[in-house]
Amino acid sequence: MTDSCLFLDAAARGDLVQVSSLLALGPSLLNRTGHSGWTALMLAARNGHYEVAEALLSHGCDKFSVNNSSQSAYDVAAFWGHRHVSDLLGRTGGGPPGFDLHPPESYFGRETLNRLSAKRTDRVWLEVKQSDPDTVYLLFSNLSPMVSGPKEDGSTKLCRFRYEAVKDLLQKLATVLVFLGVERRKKPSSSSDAAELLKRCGEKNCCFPKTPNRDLLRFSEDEAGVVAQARSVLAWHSRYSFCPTCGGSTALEEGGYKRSCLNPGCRSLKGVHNTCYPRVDPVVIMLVIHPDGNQCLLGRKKMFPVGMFSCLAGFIEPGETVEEAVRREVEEESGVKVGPVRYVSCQPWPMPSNLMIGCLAVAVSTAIKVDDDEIEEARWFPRQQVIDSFRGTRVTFTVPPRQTIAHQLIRHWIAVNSNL
Ligand SMILES: NC(=O)C1=CN([C@@H]2O[C@H](COP(=O)(O)OP(=O)(O)OC[C@H]3O[C@@H](n4cnc5c(N)ncnc54)[C@H](OP(=O)(O)O)[C@@H]3O)[C@@H](O)[C@H]2O)C=CC1
Ligand SMILES: [Mg+2]
Ligand SMILES: [Mg+2]
Ligand SMILES: [Mg+2]
Ligand SMILES: [Zn+2]
Repeated sequence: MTDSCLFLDAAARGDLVQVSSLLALGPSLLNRTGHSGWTALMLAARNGHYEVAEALLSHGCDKFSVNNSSQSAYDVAAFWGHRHVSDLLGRTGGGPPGFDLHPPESYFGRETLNRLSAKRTDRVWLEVKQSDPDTVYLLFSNLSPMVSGPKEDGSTKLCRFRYEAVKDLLQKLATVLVFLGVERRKKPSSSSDAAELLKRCGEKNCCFPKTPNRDLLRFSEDEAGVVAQARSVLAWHSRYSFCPTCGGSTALEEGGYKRSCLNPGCRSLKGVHNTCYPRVDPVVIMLVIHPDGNQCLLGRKKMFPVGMFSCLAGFIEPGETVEEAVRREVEEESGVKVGPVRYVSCQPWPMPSNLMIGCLAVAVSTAIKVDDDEIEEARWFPRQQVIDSFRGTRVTFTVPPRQTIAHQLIRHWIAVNSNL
């Protein structure tokens, strides 16, 4: 037998002594492959040899390489039920370097403010707060926040104002004032016609960005959470100025979180109704995995930048569960039938007020037939091609930016493992 065969055989049998001594003589054996592209680590994983796997890892073997069936050592251990070994291999992330398994981050999802919703009905408290010198005001025009920047790295920052700088605006009829909350961590301090608002800010390069889909993705995570909350509430005010039930005028209440009808006979004032409060539209967004576990379904809309593919998504309809919405939207848009659905994480998406509910789903059919109205193209992408795209090596398509839950879902799938 060659050294290579001896080494692979020792790993498969769990012979730690022989594995170690062969490695000491020939370190290059570490990532050697044998039949069907199996490495020593995969063979140890196949038979549940924890100590051998541990030793190979400590020598720095490549735990992300895959055999001819595209299985990593992690996949092999998980498939054969060797939990202790798959846990060992998954501990620093089951995926390739840079794809550590962590809860997907949620841009727009960070709660930096304590909303203090109980205070919304306390008019006296709200009034006192309005003129409090510590109170911070953010200005929006046409649903765009006033920002400074972009800086060299492309990031922008919200412009902050004190009461004195905005008190005349607060008297204007057209101004909508929303109480967002109080800052959890106190920070040092640093609406109407856009041009007039811009004059108020001492900082240079201030503007109200015009393209929400791109410009709203340039904030720090902390500021993005505040923008998501503010923009969705303001979008609701801008679209629902009159009572949806009787068409009458409405009055702002509860710190900008309620619009009550001024018509005393209106049905919206009696019983349970949801027209007075800001709306949130649930949307399912899903990464559909091929039954072979090694490909995912991504689609593109005509409006996407050239070469970009993303997860399929769609609004949940009345009377529908998350799972059913996933199955319906995937079949509508791509013709693919979906079986199991698993929730992963969610993201507020303030364009204007969606809650993106992120899921992984397993396909039970693979033929693609796109709905031309919504999708330009949909394809199965092999896992390796997706990894290459993230790494920027051999890029054949692009994924959406990291601030989107679509990006986070795709990343999550790569990190979990290739076989769900
Ligand atoms: N954060 C992220 O990673 C991503 C976010 N998204 C967001 O998800 C949202 C939904 O995705 P999309 O694929 O467009 O959704 P759908 O597949 O459901 O298709 C959109 C269509 O649904 C209709 N529609 C609009 N609002 C509603 C509603 N409240 N209930 C039912 N149907 C509605 C619209 O019709 P009509 O035009 O006739 O009014 C629109 O043409 C979008 O706002 C998009 O910005 C999407 C992908 C990624
Ligand atoms: Mg759809
Ligand atoms: Mg859609
Ligand atoms: Mg739809
Ligand atoms: Zn009414």
